[in-house]
Amino acid sequence: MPTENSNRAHIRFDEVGKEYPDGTVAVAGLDLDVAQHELLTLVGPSGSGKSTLLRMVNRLVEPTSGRVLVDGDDVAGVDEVRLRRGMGYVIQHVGLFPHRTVAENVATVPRLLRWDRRRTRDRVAELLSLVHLDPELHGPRYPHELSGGQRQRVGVARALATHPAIMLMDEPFGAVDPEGRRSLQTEFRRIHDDLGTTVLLVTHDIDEAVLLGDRVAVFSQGGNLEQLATPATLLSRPANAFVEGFIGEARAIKLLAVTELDRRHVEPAEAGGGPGAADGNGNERPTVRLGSSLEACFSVLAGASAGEVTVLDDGGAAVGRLTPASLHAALRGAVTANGS
Ligand SMILES: Nc1ncnc2c1ncn2[C@@H]1O[C@H](COP(=O)(O)OP(=O)(O)OP(=O)(O)O)[C@@H](O)[C@H]1O
Repeated sequence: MPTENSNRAHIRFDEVGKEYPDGTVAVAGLDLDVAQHELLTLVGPSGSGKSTLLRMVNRLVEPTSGRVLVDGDDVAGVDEVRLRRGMGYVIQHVGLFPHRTVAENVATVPRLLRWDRRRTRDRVAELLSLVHLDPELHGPRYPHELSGGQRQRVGVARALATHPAIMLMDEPFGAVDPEGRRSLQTEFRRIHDDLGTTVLLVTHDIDEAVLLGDRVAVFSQGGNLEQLATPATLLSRPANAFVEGFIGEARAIKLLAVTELDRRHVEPAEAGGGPGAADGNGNERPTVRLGSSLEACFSVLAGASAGEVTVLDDGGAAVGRLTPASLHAALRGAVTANGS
């Protein structure tokens, strides 16, 4: 089982099923592996069993068939309290304690684990900074003195307090307004990349699923797994009509956000077209880096008066240029990729 400091975990659903006492089948014979450090998003319409699946990992719900394994051990054999302390759990209405300050809320589990005062205080300050809250300013406040988005950040900080190996997140950004949600999503993705936690994140929002997930699992009613794939594969090769319908329109737009610019998309530079080269009006030509999303490239290109931008590698050296035609070719390539 994960211990406090092992921030790597592997989750396996082994023929897992859940039928509630009234006969509702929420999850049906599911086989699914979540790799260490993976951020797997679970997406599907209301009632497709996503929350049930998540709650089987921390034993808020027990499967009626099959097993859930964490690092090879069946969670059914693990003490529930110990199991839950090793996992962060974030839900839509974050459930902060209203009469405790932000700092006290974040310190909840460290206190249960009897960390000493100094270690707890340092960790709380570190976590609040990580989620872009000011420990001095926000730490002493009460939850009702924060915005909805800030409260959600506190929820994420609290769930991360003891370096959990696994984070279970059920619509974690659902209650946040669309603008705040996008910045929370971006920050959470960065936090995940830094911490290496294994994350299962439930959402009904396909945009959130493809933006955040290393892979996306799409479920239909009855808890059937319709497709499990990387975002680019899901968007370019939906497995069936259900997935295609769920992804909806504007597939190409979504693909822009999840496809990175690579060397194949870059046209050779013209003589004198390196970084700092001027366009026809004497302005410096904008640049993008290899590895940027095509969406980011698109916005830079849209603002480039010369109609093209210079592409730089990781070291900042110019490797060529991106034009509307080459961006279009990159997008077309992503749409028609064979999904392998
Ligand atoms: N305690 C319960 N008793 C009976 N049926 C339940 C219970 N909890 C959930 N269900 C049913 O199981 C199915 C799956 O529910 P679940 O909450 O897992 O779906 P979901 O995909 O997370 O939905 P949502 O996006 O609306 O939260 C639904 O039909 C739901 O009504």
